[in-house]
Amino acid sequence: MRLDVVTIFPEYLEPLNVSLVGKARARGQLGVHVHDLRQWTYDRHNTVDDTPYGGGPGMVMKTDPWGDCLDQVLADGYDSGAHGPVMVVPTPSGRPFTQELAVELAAQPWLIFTPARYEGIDRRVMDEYATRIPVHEVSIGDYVLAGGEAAVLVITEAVARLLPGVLGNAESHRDDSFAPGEMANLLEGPVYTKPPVWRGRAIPDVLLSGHHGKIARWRRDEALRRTAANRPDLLERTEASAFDKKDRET
Ligand SMILES: N#Cc1c(-c2ccc3ccn(Cc4ccc(CN5CCOCC5)cc4)c3c2)n[nH]c1N
Repeated sequence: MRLDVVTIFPEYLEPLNVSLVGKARARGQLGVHVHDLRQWTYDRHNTVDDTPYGGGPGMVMKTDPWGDCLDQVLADGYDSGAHGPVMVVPTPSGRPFTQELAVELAAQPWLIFTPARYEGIDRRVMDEYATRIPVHEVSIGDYVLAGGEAAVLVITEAVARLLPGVLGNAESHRDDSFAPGEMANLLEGPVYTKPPVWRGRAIPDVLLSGHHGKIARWRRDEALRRTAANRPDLLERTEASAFDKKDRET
């Protein structure tokens, strides 16, 4: 997979050099190319923004730097087979970023991220590129950030961990919260490791029982409890709600 990121804060993407994503890059499983948008400005102040038409607060990012940069990124190309690139535009008004969308994006060979600042990018930029490639406007949550770079870090990590061979234990994302399958739409339950007792706190006996069926049942029950407490909305999405209601009645 190849990722291109266009930003006025290239240093914000330094975390993509470490940990899981950094290792995937070092192993050649992921290529990450960060582009400083100001390299596509030609005035002495490297201007990337201007006042909004129609008035209103803040500034809007100008068309030309984005257009010149994105044309270059596309022209430099990448042999992504039958699939061309997909553009991912972080924005508070975007489609919610979910594990389902992470799985969709992880299937793409080439993603181009366009994290903006100020009040966003002139709409004509997304309209222009939507005539050439898929453009997904995505939000990582119902809160307001000052720009899209943090969203790129979040989306990249969620996508990279799904790439084959990136997670050490291929089983790890089988039990992900929100992943399809038996634990779909359930939050993870508690996890424990040695020592068996810490500051007088022992671990649940079932986890030492060696009885895999009981352990699996206990983990699902704990996941249901945590989900009911923290995300009751998820229980409406899964047959677990029927189980849970029965369980709560007993
Ligand atoms: N992903 C994600 C995000 C972002 C995000 C992502 C990208 C950018 C680029 C600029 N900002 C700042 C910003 C703040 C407020 C507003 C709304 N205003 C628009 C103009 O009319 C008035 C209202 C827009 C832009 C961004 C924020 N925030 N939260 C998420 N989950």
